[in-house]
Amino acid sequence: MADKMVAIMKTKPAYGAELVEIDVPKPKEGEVLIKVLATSICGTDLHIYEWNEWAQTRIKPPQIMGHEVAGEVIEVGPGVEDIQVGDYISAETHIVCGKCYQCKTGNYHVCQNTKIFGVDSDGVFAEYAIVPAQNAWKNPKNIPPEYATLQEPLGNAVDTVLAEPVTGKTVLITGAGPLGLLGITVAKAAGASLVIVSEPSDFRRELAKKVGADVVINPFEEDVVKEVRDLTDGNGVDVFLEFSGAPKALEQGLQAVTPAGRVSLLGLFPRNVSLDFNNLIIFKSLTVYGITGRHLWQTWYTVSKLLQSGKLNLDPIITHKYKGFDKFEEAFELMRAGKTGKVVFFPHKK
Ligand SMILES: NC(=O)C1=CN([C@@H]2O[C@H](COP(=O)(O)OP(=O)(O)OC[C@H]3O[C@@H](n4cnc5c(N)ncnc54)[C@H](O)[C@@H]3O)[C@@H](O)[C@H]2O)C=CC1
Ligand SMILES: CC(=O)[C@H](N)C(=O)O
Ligand SMILES: [Zn+2]
Ligand SMILES: [Zn+2]
Repeated sequence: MADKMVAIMKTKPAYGAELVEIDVPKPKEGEVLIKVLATSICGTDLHIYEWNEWAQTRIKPPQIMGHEVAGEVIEVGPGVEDIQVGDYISAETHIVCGKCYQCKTGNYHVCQNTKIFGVDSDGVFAEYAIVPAQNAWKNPKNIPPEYATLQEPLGNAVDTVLAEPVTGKTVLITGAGPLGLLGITVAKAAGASLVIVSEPSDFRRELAKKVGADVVINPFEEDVVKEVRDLTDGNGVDVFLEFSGAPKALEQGLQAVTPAGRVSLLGLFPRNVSLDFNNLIIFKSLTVYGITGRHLWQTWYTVSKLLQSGKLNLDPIITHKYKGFDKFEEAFELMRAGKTGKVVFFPHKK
């Protein structure tokens, strides 16, 4: 094995990142070293790249970026028992304490002491990477790395879509960014009867159709609420899934969902949102779920089984694949411009 590796590193507290050559790390107590087979860009990586306000308060350069991954274990550190060399793994991003009230009551996804892998520690945009063994998820060997790396965001989408069953239900998805696109394929695989997608970008509405959306709407040119009512016998959709983080989309979705319907909110809003709670939620008797991260480990089982079922349509979502990291700046700029679905790197060129 090589002793040097290439990594995308946030070297300075400023816009961008650098490709660096550094030593391959050694796994410490409770850690494993993987050969990274595939890694994908998350919106959070983009925020770190852009050095937005959140990143400025949270990230401590120099740090290797990235947290979505599929890789092969090549070394295990002391004290690691259930992961072996040769295992093919992905990683849960939330490093939980196992001791707080939420962990003790099975709600690891909202652990009070959560640290985020690749945000609060070195990540996986590298040829080799350290993963905390407690966060490793063993993959069946028949899932290709480019799909296995998507399991973490797929987990966000699964928790959003499947907070309650969608079989036979009409669904509105607002926002067809990478996560909304994953939401579309999960909703279709789970048997939603009609998936309507509201998304202003022409490129992403096209992607949404390729992934399986039944109807796409441009919210900047069409009346979302009227379109949804027309498509649902005037009733509104059974389920509203918010994947955009746009306050206007939230309001339109709450108007478009039928009374006693279900709402899942994943998108993060840039500012406080003001709403007519009485008429949009309370008198409509809506059930509203806030979604964060993934349930440990129930969501991973669901995601893995969905992948193995072959029912997810992921190929149109993976719009960009790069061998090596040489063109990482192009990848980030395309993503910033909204001209991608998921971007996947295969760090080893051979
Ligand atoms: N709750 C959680 O645990 C997590 C939340 N997120 C959040 O989920 C959201 C989706 O993530 P990505 O897909 O990566 O983000 P993205 O920013 O790539 O996608 C958002 C999409 O919403 C579209 N949009 C903008 N205004 C709209 C409107 N008025 N109506 C409908 N669509 C509109 C945009 O054109 C874009 O395609 C983001 O807000 C992100 O911060 C991401 C990861 C985890
Ligand atoms: C912080 C992240 O980017 C992550 N995808 C999450 O689900 O929390
Ligand atoms: Zn992420
Ligand atoms: Zn905890």
